[in-house]
Amino acid sequence: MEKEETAKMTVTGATNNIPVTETWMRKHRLLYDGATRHPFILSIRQGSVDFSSFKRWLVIGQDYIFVRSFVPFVASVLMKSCKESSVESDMEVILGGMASLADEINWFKKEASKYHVSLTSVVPQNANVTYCRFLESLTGQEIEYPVAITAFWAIESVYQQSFAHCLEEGGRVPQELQETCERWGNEGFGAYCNSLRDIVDRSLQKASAEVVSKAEVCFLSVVEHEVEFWNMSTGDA
Ligand SMILES: Cc1ncc(CO)c(N)n1
Repeated sequence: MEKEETAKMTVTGATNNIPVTETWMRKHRLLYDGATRHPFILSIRQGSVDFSSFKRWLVIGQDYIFVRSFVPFVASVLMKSCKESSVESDMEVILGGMASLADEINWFKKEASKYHVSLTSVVPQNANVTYCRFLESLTGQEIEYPVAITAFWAIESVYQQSFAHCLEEGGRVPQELQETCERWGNEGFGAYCNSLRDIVDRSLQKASAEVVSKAEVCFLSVVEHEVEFWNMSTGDA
């Protein structure tokens, strides 16, 4: 009897300790899936996407522009982690993310020349401009570290889970998009996203209720921007 009660206590304790990111995922599942299971992503998974010049321009040209705005944002998160985080490994995780962005920029250049997309003449679409502005608004010193790291985690995770879904069993990813899916959908990138998630959960544990709610709003904004990003694929954004 006593033993049983102890077990119950443990279960209750564990329930109260659900990481914040997990509570958000449960609460906002539909919205989140709207990004990671976007019709454009599903069409890649099903192999029905037509990787015409327009789609190439989106996946390579528009995302190249996005990533160029993403770098200064990540730099601002790195600065905040140096000043505000007491955990040394935060810097290393974020620095690893920066390194993979350097690699991504080179990859975009390689893909662009393969498909004859001119990166210097790509005009950013409205949804992309809005997303990049949002990133810029998060670089200021007044933005708390837990809020900024939440945005960083959400941006990387949505991408990782979208492309990982394409690669799951039963998918028929076209040959020319296989490398794209592997770039973001691979397990190593997944582990990196989990490290970011752990930083978010840890930093939010110590944060005020106000900062936690700001972070949640920021998480939702990222997911909405990601949906809008893929909505560009219909060409009428
Ligand atoms: C739109 C978008 N979101 C997230 C990532 C992740 O790096 C990316 N490259 N592009």
